[in-house]
Amino acid sequence: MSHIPGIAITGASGRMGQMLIRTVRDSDKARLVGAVERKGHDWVGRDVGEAMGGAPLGVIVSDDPLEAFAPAQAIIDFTAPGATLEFAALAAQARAVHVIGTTGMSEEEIAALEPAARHAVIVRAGNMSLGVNLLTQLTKKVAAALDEDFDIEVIEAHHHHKVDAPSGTALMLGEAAAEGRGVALADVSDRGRDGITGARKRGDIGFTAIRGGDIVGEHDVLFAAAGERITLRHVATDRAIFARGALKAALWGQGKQPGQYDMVDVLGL
Ligand SMILES: NC(=O)C1=CN([C@@H]2O[C@H](COP(=O)(O)OP(=O)(O)OC[C@H]3O[C@@H](n4cnc5c(N)ncnc54)[C@H](O)[C@@H]3O)[C@@H](O)[C@H]2O)C=CC1
Ligand SMILES: O=C(O)C1=N[C@H](C(=O)O)C[C@H](O)C1
Repeated sequence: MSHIPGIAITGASGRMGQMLIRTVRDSDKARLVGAVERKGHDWVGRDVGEAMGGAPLGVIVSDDPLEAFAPAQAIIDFTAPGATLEFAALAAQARAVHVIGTTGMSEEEIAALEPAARHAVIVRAGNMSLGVNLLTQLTKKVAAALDEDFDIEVIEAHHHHKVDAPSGTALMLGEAAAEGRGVALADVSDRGRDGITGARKRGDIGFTAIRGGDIVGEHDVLFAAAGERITLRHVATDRAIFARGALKAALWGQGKQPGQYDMVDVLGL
């Protein structure tokens, strides 16, 4: 058996799935050993490289995750919350590292990952890029340095296919700002303003979501006070940054103790 970790990719035909397959294909540190799509998808049964319109990669797209995970040391999963919960149990069964990029998971769904994390490594982050994870640290610092005279607003923009809001990244940034302020985000979060909302509540952290065209992902953390404003900004122009981070997490997780980790752990920030 090769000592190079085998990786299975779920949601193989998706925007991130295809980017991940290209990233693993081009890496000399990992091997593509599995590709999963949902039952009934027209890629199932085809070579994943050919389905992507390129050369064959010797990996057939499967709708049986257990079969696809069997030869893998890591599963990289950017799909949907229900699918991710199912994959967590199967990845734990295979003792494979489960890298979760899926966003839009509820508190209950996140809590339901815990049994799997007793048996295997899970690395989960709403954004796998180096830049955004660095931005969370900066956000925490700035929020800790400023008092509530500065209103904090998180503004995010994404492509028109995105199904969840606020984005996973916006929530990470909101959590970082709340942590910097020493408050719980759940107590101060202000989402979905519409109509006669009343004046802004001091200390709240607000969220705004823009959806349009092919925007890959843009996030601003605005600190607005009387007479001055600070904006921390990250702009993603290429999904490769997320795929590179996810592959890094899959390799980092090899040999680690079972448990839940995030990209701050992986990147050592
Ligand atoms: N953490 C991060 O850095 C990033 C996270 N994301 C998140 O990744 C997720 C996917 O994003 P996209 O690739 O843009 O979406 P997409 O809609 O293009 O792809 C999702 C894929 O998952 C597949 N899928 C759904 N249920 C499945 C199941 N039960 N079994 C197998 N495959 C299944 C779909 O058929 C589809 O191919 C979203 O939650 C998004 O927010 C996206 C980019 C970066
Ligand atoms: O759905 C996307 O595309 C993205 N989702 C993640 C999020 O919800 O923050 C990360 C990135 O912004 C792209």
